[in-house]
Amino acid sequence: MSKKLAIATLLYSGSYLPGVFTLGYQLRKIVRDARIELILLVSKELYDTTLSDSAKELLHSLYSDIIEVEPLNDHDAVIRNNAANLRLLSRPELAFTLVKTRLWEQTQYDQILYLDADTLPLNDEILNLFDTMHNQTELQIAASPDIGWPDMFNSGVMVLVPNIAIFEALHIFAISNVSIDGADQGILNQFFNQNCRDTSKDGLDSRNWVVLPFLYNVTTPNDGYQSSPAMQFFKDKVKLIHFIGTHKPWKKWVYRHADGKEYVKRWNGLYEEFQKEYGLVQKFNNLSTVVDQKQTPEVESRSDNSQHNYGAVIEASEKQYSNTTADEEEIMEQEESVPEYIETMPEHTERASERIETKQYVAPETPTFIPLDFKEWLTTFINKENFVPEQEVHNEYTEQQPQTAPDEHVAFFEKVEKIENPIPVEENEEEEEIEEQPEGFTVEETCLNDIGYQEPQVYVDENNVEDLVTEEAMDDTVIELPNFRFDWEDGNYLKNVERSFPDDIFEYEIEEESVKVVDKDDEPMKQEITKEEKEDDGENNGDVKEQEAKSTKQPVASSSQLLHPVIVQKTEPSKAKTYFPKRTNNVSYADVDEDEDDGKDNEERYSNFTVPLDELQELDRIQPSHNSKY
Ligand SMILES: O=c1ccn([C@@H]2O[C@H](COP(=O)(O)OP(=O)(O)O[C@H]3O[C@H](CO)[C@@H](O)[C@H](O)[C@H]3O)[C@@H](O)[C@H]2O)c(=O)[nH]1
Ligand SMILES: [Mn+2]
Repeated sequence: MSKKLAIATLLYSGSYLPGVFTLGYQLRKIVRDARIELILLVSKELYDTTLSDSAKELLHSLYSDIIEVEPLNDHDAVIRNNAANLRLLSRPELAFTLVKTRLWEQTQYDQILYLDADTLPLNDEILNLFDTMHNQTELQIAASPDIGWPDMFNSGVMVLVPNIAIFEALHIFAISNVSIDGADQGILNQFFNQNCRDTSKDGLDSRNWVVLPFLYNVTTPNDGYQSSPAMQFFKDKVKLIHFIGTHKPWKKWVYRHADGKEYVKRWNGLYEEFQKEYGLVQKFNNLSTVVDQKQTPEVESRSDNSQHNYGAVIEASEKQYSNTTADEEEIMEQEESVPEYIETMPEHTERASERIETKQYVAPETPTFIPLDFKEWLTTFINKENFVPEQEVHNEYTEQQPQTAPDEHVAFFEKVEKIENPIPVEENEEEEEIEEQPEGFTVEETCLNDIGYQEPQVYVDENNVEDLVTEEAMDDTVIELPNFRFDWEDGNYLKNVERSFPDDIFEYEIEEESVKVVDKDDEPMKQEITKEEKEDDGENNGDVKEQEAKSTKQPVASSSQLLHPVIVQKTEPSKAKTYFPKRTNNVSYADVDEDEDDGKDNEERYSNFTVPLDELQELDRIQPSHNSKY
């Protein structure tokens, strides 16, 4: 009798939906054996209360078995046990990955290949794993070594044999042990991997880790490894890419790691393709990149699945590509006319002494594709009553906060953190910032954007920030960092912003907000103060000319506009410049009160923001290119 096989993934927060969609979409293409079920473990809470009907519908069309799972019993205790290690890892959102252990409960399947939602199988060779592991027992787990600590396995790709006794043992083990990484990877290694066990105490039993080749779980980013000659050497053999860490490909950010960029682009191509095919994108020109057909693996669709004829859908969508309208062609032409940026920065190699300058590597464009706009997200995937906008400001170099859309799990974790670790986070912040900040650059604060993702880090050359508009900006050595926000949007601004649903979904309303604009000769880049800070600031502002304006009602740019502003920098760090693009022209300051007695009218007061806009219309057409100055 043939085995019941499944490929599974996991979802317990809305922010990983793009990963689950894209993975499901790709699996549909590469898994042609309809006997292999595609299953999704989804947290019951998320499924029942947060996901919209259309999100559920999409998930059902991608996955043949959707299994709602509850958190582990004693899950609060588990989180408390692991709070310290997760804090060390700076990934509080991972506290719930222990629910992965519920894979062992799924005994309706004989064998499961589990894939994290942030993985991208490149071709059907991942299915070899079922052959390689055909004699697997429930006491074994098959996985590739983790790049961070290769004596442990990475738990993002695993082959396992479900078994209730193992599940129960694992459950007890998870409750009574502190995980090495505070989450599932630690616990699973401690349970199965003999490198992590004190065998003098628990004796050698047959629980063991079967080591799979790294090629089945090539993690990125990996400083010093991914860009190495080894990556080039093994390139054709890589079966799966795993986007580990906080920077997932669906977040809009600038990828610093040369090899990873290619796969981030490939992931985005697939995600775009998925959205088009499933009717999530109505207008072609909503997209900021065009699917690169060459980059998309050529695989047949899962046409032998009797329930869903996706082959036809895919064909139809391919036809759609070839019948592009004049408008679409124009957009494509514009995109193609942008010169490809040739990477000239030193590549990372295993040894720093071997670093070489290379001009041969053509860095692919960093995708700036924005999945769906804020409204689409709310109305399409998340029931709006469950959406709580994240209001904290985070900094990659300071505190690491959950990357997920806020949910009650994270809130719970934070509560536990506060009880267990009363040390204020700020104490550690400064130290880390001084240590990690690249020399000569100031770090702008990063914000969570409208759909709850952390914005990319923005570096600004502190020596050359005053000259905001010059012709030099138009040469082709520009980087576009998406999502740069206006100066006045940083910091506590969002605390005073209220979003209203559903009609005014794009409107922000500001109550009693103060905006501080600093004389650009002194320090023009970023200043914004809250009312509280303003009070404290009394004696301290002699060297900075402040102009404060109180506004009562201030409609500003739409949320989709806020996602687009760019920062443009010259290749040489010393020539770094910042610009605001044309589309932000719509920002209106009309309602700002002029009751401040500083003798300046609004135009003068906000000249930093308004002057560059018209002059930089061209920048809207510049495609993102890559550069790395780190
Ligand atoms: O907010 C979240 C976070 C995670 N997940 C799911 O859990 C998986 C693991 O989280 P991920 O962000 O992928 O973790 P990694 O950055 O890959 O970190 C490593 O550490 C994790 C904790 O041990 C392991 O689960 C991973 O497999 C391992 O690669 C994701 O892929 C999702 O399937 C969610 O649904 N929502
Ligand atoms: Mn992962």
